[in-house]
Amino acid sequence: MGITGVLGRRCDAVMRSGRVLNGQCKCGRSSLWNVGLCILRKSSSTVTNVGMETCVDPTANKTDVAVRPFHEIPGPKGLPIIGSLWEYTFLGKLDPRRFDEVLWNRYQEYGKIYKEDLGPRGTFVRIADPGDIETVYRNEGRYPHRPSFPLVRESMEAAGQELLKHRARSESSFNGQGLEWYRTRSAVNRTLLRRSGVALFHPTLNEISDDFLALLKRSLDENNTVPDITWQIRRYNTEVAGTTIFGRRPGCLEPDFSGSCQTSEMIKSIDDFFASWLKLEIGFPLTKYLLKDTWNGYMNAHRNILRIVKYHMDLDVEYEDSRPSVLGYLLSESSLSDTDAAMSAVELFVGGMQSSSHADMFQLYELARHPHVQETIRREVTEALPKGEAVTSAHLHKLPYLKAFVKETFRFHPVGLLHMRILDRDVVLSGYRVPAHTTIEIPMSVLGRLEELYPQADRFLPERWLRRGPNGFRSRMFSHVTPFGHGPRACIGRRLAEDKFYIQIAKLVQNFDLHCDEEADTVTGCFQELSPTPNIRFTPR
Ligand code: HEM
Repeated sequence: MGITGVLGRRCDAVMRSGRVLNGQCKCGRSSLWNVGLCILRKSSSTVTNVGMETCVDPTANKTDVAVRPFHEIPGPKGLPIIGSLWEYTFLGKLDPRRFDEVLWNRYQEYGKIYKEDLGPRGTFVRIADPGDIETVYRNEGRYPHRPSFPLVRESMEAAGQELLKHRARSESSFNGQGLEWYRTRSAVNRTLLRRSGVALFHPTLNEISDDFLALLKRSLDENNTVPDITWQIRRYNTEVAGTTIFGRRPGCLEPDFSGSCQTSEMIKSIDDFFASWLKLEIGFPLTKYLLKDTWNGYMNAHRNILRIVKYHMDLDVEYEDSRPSVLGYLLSESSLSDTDAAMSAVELFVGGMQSSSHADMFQLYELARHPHVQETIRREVTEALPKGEAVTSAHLHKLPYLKAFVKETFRFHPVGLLHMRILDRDVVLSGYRVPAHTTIEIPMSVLGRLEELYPQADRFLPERWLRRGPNGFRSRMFSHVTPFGHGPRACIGRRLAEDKFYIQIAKLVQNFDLHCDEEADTVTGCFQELSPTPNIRFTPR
């Protein structure tokens, strides 16, 4: 199904949520098609407003369409107290390490809306209907609420108190809520979400990308594969995160890198953080007390990362003269205290490194598996920029196919499986009333596989994202593949991460032919990961 289908589905949602009265759009157009157009073009503010009003006041639905109660939403029948949590243990059939498959099977069984009671972890409503997703985002308000992680908060605050001798505020970008979240977030936005702000980091990204290519060349074995490629990619992303945030090269890509004290500590601390995070935050609420060592490891990881941030803050005398640094900008923001700036730097450092590493690995794999796609990117890059030249914003405008490749890779391999929101108002989703404060989850991996949204969904076709692509694909006016989330709470590092991908892939295809015959699968950790790591051949060009 193309755009028409999407429109039709949006209109269904409109009907269900009471935006349409007696089959007629309130703006006066009569058919569903036109109602869809009204919304898409935003030509009728009435339609949008009516939709919002209806969602805010669910009683409005009663007169028009029967709204079914929450308890009628289908879903797995769980046991008392623990819900369906047991199914994920050795007693059940579900494999939490293949959570993408669990989500797909649940979708097949229960459809586009279902609820899952996970006992002490709460009840989750999962939706895969584009109209419902739009309803959720339209109702997220000015300060969207994503569930926070209480143990991240606790350990950050404790580490902050210890190292900064100051009560560390917990309402950071990642974990905070409400007005306090907004205050920090808007300060970081000024640095990281402006195109011009991110363009300042392009020279740094070019420099590190060149060093990464040199590292790959040095590491090639006799088969042109890179032993332990995932480790090399982690070094690379730590270098990117460290340099963009602190404004100084940590040295992770140095030829004689053997894990010099601070740089290896950076990588290790982030690995420890994620390994213990999964056990602590995903487990039962009391896991912290049961897994004392894990909790101590978690605290240590936070302490180490904050210590590194503090070390750079103490060196800050010459920030103006050095390369741009996010920490430098944050420290100069009058709306943030030094503690706020330090805490934000910690979460930017942690947030960016792992997600980008997994995304890099998926991109290398898909490039290597699709020589034709790789060749098309190479042709585009060759036309846009001479080999050896630094990639600038002007070049990036000329690389639509490369960008389409990145998007298609995210459709196939969403690094973050679920996007979450908690709304402060009742909404009607797929005809069911979902009360305020319910955790609503949007499974990215399911959306990307829907044939009605992405024809030939099982084929890797970057051209589907081009405005006028071949093979009969049409421009997509609204994408459901949003790897970085959506709205004011979407990923703060999105522009930086995307530009990093574009620059590194452009340079990579100029310097290597990639090839891979092996099939790799994915596993679910904190993020989706490629596993086992496939052998990719990098033949120098
Ligand atoms: C492949 C790379 C990345 C992916 C796929 C990714 C994905 C995401 C997603 C899905 C969210 C939640 C958005 C939402 O709830 O709507 C998020 C939030 C966030 N990301 Fe990223 N991210 C990536 C890279 C980065 C980088 C490089 C940084 C830091 C420079 C970063 C920092 C953050 C922060 C701080 C948040 C919390 C924002 C908030 O709640 O206000 N991410 N990211």
